[in-house]
This record gives sequence, C-alpha cells and structure tokens, in this order.
Amino acid sequence: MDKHSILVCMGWEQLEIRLQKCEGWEQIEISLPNCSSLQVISFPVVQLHLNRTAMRASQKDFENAMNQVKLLKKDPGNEVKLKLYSLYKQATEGPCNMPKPGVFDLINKAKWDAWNALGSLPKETARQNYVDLVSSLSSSLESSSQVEPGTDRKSTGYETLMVTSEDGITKIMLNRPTKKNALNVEMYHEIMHALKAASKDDSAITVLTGNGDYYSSGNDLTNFTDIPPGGVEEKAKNGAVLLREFVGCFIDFPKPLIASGQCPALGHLPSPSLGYSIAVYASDRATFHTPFSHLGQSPEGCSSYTFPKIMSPAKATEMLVFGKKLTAGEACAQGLVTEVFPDSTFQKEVWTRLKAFAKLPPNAMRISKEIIRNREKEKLHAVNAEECSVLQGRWLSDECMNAVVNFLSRKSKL
Ligand SMILES: CCCCCC/C=C/C(=O)SCCNC(=O)CCNC(=O)[C@H](O)C(C)(C)COP(=O)(O)OP(=O)(O)OC[C@H]1O[C@@H](n2cnc3c(N)ncnc32)[C@H](O)[C@@H]1OP(=O)(O)O
Repeated sequence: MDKHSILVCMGWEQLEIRLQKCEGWEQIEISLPNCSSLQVISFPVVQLHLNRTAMRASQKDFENAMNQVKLLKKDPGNEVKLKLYSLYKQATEGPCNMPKPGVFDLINKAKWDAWNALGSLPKETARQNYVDLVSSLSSSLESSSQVEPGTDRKSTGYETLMVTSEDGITKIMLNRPTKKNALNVEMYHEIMHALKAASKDDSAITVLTGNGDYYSSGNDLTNFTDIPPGGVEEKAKNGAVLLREFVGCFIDFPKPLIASGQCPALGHLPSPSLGYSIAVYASDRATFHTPFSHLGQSPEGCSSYTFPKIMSPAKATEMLVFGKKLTAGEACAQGLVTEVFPDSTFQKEVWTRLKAFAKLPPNAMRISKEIIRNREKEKLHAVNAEECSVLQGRWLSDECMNAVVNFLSRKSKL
C-alpha cells in the first residue's frame, strides 16, 4: 500500500484513499478495488497540510528527505539546520542521551540544546516532522529564490558584497540580506579589499550601504564557533588581528566616505563607519545600536574615542556602555548622523546629493579630508590597537561566551 494511503471499510467494500503530490497540489485518489472508475480530487498543498500531520512518514520517506537535504541549492541557515539535526537525532535515537557539552563547545552545545528541547517526542513524530520540514524547505527555498533573484548572489567577484562604480561614485553594498548583513570573516576581508580598490579607482567618493532591511547586524556571531586547532585563545587572537586590520582600513581610507543607511544598523559596523565617514545619511526609519555590554564585549572601531568626542561623554556612555538604541533623529541631534531624510524619498534625495558631491574636484576633496583627519590618524590607530587588545580578552570571558551561546541557541528550542 502507498505510504499515504488510508483504507476505509464501507460495508463490504474497501475504499482506498491515496494522497500524492502533483505540481504543487495534493491529489486525493479514491479507488474502489472492484470498480474501474477512479475519482481524483485536487487540493492546494496548504489546505492539506494539517490533515497530513496525522500521518506517519515511512522509513523510505525519511531516507528520501535526507537525500533531498543534501541537494538543497541554498544554505537554509543555522536555525533550520539545528531543527533538522535535532529531528534526525530524535527520529533515529530517541530522546537526547548525550552529556551536555561545555559552554566553550559552542556548536555542540547548540546542537545538544536543540535535541534536548524535543524532550520525549516519539520517534515516528520526529520522523514525520523531519519529512515535513524538508518538504516545506524545498518549496520555500525555491520560491524565495524566485522572489529575490539578486540576493546573496555573487557580484563583481565578491561573495558578500555588491560593488558598483558609476557617476564618480563607488558603492559598496553589504549583501547578506538573509543574515541581516552580519559580517562573516569573508565579508571582513571583502570590505577591506573593496575599500583598498576604491581608494585607487577613478571615483571621487565612496558610499557604504546595506542590501535588505538591515544596514548591518554587526559581527556575525557564528564567527565565534569556528574554533581553530589552537583553541579559543588562538581564535580570539586571530579575531583581534582581523579587527585591527579592518578598522585600520577605515582610518586610512583617503577619499570621502559616506555611510547611507535606510534601516537599522546594529553592532559593530556602525562604529567605524560612523566614526570615520565624512557624512552619514539616514532615513527616519533607521536606528543605531551598539549592544557591546549585552554581548559581554567592549567598544571597538575607535568608538571609545570618537563617540564621546562627537556626542558627549555622558551620551556616549549611554550608547556604548548601556547599549541604548538611538533613533535616526536622536543620532542626528547627537552629531553622529549628518542628516535624516523621510524614508519614502530617502534614495532619491541622497543620491541626488551624492551625484552632486561626486562632481566636485576629487583631489581637493581628498586633500581636505586629509587635513581634517590626519592630525587624528596616529591617535586613532593607537585607540584601535588598545580596543582590539581589550576585546581579545573579552572574547574569552564567560560573559561573552554565554551571550553568544544564548543568541545561537535562542531559536533552536523547538
Ligand atoms: C573579527 C571579529 C570582530 C568583532 C568585533 C566586535 C563586534 C561587535 C558587534 O558587532 S556587537 C553586535 C553583534 N550583533 C548582534 O548582537 C545582533 C544579533 N542579531 C539580532 O539580534 C537579530 O538577528 C536582529 C535584531 C539583527 C534581527 O532580528 P530579526 O528581524 O528577528 O531577524 P533574525 O534574528 O531572524 O535574523 C535573520 C537571520 O540572520 C541571522 N543573524 C542576524 N544577525 C546575526 C548576527 N549578528 N550574527 C549571526 N547571524 C545573524 C539570524 O541568525 C537569522 O539566521 P537564520 O535565518 O536563523 O539562519
């Protein structure tokens, strides 16, 4: 009998009801064994989803689903991967039977949390949930790639950025919208590469912006999970080296740099880009948030020096120590943002302005920027080095580890 068949007895007759998928529709076949006629009723998949939960996936469905996962073209993301992992373990081994990993073992801890959260869910239900998740995943990933064809796609040789140069303006756009433009290690390197290339190209000005509904969500917290053979100490040391070089690129960038943000900016990219940009344009929808303490971390991007100078020590403390989120209006009033535009006209107004700036004599702009910033350069490099060294210690603290683990496992509790 077919996996999704139900046999119903009607008097002396046995009625077989079979479910099958057909181009986005579930078909119900009703067949009477003694009758040649077959009745087929089609329903959209969504209508039948609830009814299907009552069914049980066979071992073969389960194996097919496992194979389907390997064929997914797009990474479904950590949350989904944790769900798949936990359901797989529950379906094959039953309730979580492993000792809880230590707090520093981030990946295994997140996996353990996800599996443990399934409690005593029966193996058959876990198997069915796994099959259903894979099936919904296949269709949602197919349809989302139709909706946003350009998203997260390789562009101009970059994996995580879209870089264009036109009308005297080089635009560096962070392009991991599905991850809220969190900065993974590759993105750090690509931004540095793009800034170095922009400093030498023909453009007069450079614009930094983000694709999607976040300018950036700061450091990609999964960066903390990829532990090298030298352990967490080596990881922290490498992170400090990378951050110092990254921020150094902003300090040394010779051309006018404009940060253009229509949406929230969180964490760490706002600091270097706010601190060193000639201008920061924001829509009235944007917010600015540096939750360093919440993450057991400390200020970076020279914000410990630039923010108190730009705002005031008291206001900078609220932002950098207490993690107070500022609206674009508040940030503008504090001097962190140059000008705020209505969201509806943001792109038009900002780009009109940028195009006008890009027509100004490039050398004059470069020299003017140099004279404004050069006196501070040495100081900024020293502050950068100190901040990175303090952060290196913070990354090894329980406070930081716990905050990262909390973020990574927050949605894995099913
Ligand atoms: C070389 C190292 C240098 C380190 C320097 C020090 C840097 C410090 C900082 O940057 S501090 C700031 C760190 N960032 C955060 O704490 C933000 C974490 N993210 C969030 O709080 C939220 O995701 C959000 C408020 C940005 C958006 O919330 P929401 O709208 O509910 O979306 P999701 O949470 O579902 O996010 C979608 C998707 O993106 C993944 N994601 C978002 N931000 C990050 C991030 N910073 N790191 C890793 N992944 C992130 C999120 O997990 C979701 O992925 P999924 O679909 O689940 O796979």
